[in-house]
Amino acid sequence: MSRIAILGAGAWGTALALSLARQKKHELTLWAHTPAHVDAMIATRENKQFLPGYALPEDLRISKDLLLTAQEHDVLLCVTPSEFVGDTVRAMEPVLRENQIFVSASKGLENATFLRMSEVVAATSPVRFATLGGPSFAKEVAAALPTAIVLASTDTEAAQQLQRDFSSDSLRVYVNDDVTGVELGGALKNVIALAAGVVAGLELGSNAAAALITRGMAEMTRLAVASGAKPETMAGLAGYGDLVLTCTGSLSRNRTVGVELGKGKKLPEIIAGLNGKVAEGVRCTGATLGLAARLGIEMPITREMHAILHEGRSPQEAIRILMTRPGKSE
Ligand SMILES: NC(=O)C1=CN([C@@H]2O[C@H](COP(=O)(O)OP(=O)(O)OC[C@H]3O[C@@H](n4cnc5c(N)ncnc54)[C@H](OP(=O)(O)O)[C@@H]3O)[C@@H](O)[C@H]2O)C=CC1
Ligand SMILES: O=C(CO)COP(=O)(O)O
Repeated sequence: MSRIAILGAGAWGTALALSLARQKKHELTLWAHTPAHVDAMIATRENKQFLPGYALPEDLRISKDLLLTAQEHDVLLCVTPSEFVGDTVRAMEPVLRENQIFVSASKGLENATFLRMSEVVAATSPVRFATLGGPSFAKEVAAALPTAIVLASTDTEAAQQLQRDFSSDSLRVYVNDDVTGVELGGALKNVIALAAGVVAGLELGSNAAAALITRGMAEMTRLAVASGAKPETMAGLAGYGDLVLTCTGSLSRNRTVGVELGKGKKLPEIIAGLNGKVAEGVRCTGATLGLAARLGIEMPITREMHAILHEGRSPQEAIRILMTRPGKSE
């Protein structure tokens, strides 16, 4: 039995809370940022805003008190969008303890600093750190469909405890010690999923989709390895696994944003249609390019995705530029 706080009641935090609650062995609290969202979940025992259709069990506590929630639990599973992780950790700082385990399930980079979530957390807090990645649509985890994820930590004891805590007959948990690889796999695939959506929205066919995934994998791996990740992590669940899921699965928010861009919709209209739901790749594309520039890594697909999102380039022109680059060795 562990005392686990789930910090963030978006689709993913809620799905993880449901998965943990089904085991009936943990003490669980789900914290949400917006007080009205907490009130609505308590009143309806459902997260109608981000994960409708799944009853929240009575023994899952729901809280708007971040400090008390952080104080009362040994494992802090942070599932806010990555842009809010820094603020959330800093707000909890006065009550954090060295023996608590902080698990980051957010998939992104800090916008201005290009930092991974482990680096953001390390800047303020004394906690033990782990990160959770892999191909895992919230809706499918909520529905207890078979899913495999990976938990990475350099703290072997923490990784093994979390593996026991999270594993169930519908959630298979692998562990490794490559925090950088798991974090970058989750963050970088969002950008390539946007591009896969563009290819689908433009109706460019299966050859183009396969090429995009393969060459996307190549540039993700280049940047991750230059950052210190292991190539085998990128070939595993957090890299290749999550890339395939989000580039092909219609549940992907990033891919959906890309499809709409490919069909000619403008970004502000697409974002407005998300109703507060996050597509991390939209922000992360800039931070990825920034990190790549710092490390001298070429990322042509990410470059073009940034141009489509933030520089007014048409999807058709971006594809033309990618297809007419000078010849390369594979
Ligand atoms: N959806 C999925 O299938 C998966 C998502 N992820 C990752 O999980 C993370 C969260 O995504 P997801 O659950 O989909 O989010 P959603 O898009 O479902 O929900 C958005 C969330 O943002 C929160 N939020 C808004 N403003 C703030 C703020 N200022 N401080 C803290 N939280 C805020 C909302 O909280 P509130 O309701 O209180 O306003 C809400 O929980 C992302 O990094 C995503 O990449 C990872 C794997 C799967
Ligand atoms: O990371 C995810 C599944 O593993 C979710 O992807 P999207 O954010 O694109 O929906």
